[in-house]
Amino acid sequence: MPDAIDQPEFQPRLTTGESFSDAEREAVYRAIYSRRDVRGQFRPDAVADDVLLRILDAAHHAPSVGFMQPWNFLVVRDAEKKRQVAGIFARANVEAASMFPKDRQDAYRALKLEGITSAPVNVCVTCDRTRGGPVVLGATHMPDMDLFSTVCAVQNLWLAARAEGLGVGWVSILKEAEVKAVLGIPDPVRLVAYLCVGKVESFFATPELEQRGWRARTPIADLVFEDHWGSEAAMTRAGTPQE
Ligand SMILES: Cc1cc2c(cc1C)N(C[C@H](O)[C@H](O)[C@H](O)COP(=O)(O)O)c1[nH]c(=O)[nH]c(=O)c1N2
Repeated sequence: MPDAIDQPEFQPRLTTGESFSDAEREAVYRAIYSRRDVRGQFRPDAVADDVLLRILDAAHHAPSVGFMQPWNFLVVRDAEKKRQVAGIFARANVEAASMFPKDRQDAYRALKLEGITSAPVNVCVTCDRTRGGPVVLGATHMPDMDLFSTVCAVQNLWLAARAEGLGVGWVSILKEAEVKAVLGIPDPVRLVAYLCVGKVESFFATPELEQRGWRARTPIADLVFEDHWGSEAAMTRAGTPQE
């Protein structure tokens, strides 16, 4: 019997480590920097099935702990289902507004925070916490890794959608149990992301929340430490690309 660890017969399939061309590298960064959360600017036109499948397959190629692939993608086009989810948002949003300090509540209420019914398609991204069996490689001591893996899938979807010219808005002002009931999602599957997807005329150049004065982007130099929490990292002084 061959040693299971050494696997002498194992012949890996490899690709070259060839660099991206300048244009390819720029395209990757362009998708990252120009991706936006889209709430109210959706066009009603349908999203073609082949395009939708491309962005879902990009999501499915995200990394996952122990290669668990814990995600499902529930595509919601039914107007009545979307209306029900929009109702769940509306109720949660009233509660959310009241949680902010009094001087921010009016500013909060003025924000548009979802495009559930205006987007032609919604995608609910879920995490099946049982999919890898009782013990999952890489999640033995950090059990939330399946949820974090699913978020990686969401980000792949978001970036691929931007490259396809599609806007995506993540709506999380929702009671999970209520959305699960509307969509028939069983326990112990978790709702990770409720996404509104559709074509848009334009994207905000910088985050909408920043443009509306809610919160600004933190300078990268405040976020990168070197060797010790709170230290200053010399590399951040050189500056970074701007949106
Ligand atoms: C986990 C999670 C959850 C939410 C969001 C994002 C993420 C990552 N965002 C979008 C968020 O406001 C947005 O990403 C930031 O404001 C930065 O803007 P850009 O994404 O760069 O446009 C978001 N936006 C919104 O209008 N309603 C929402 O419920 C949520 N929920």
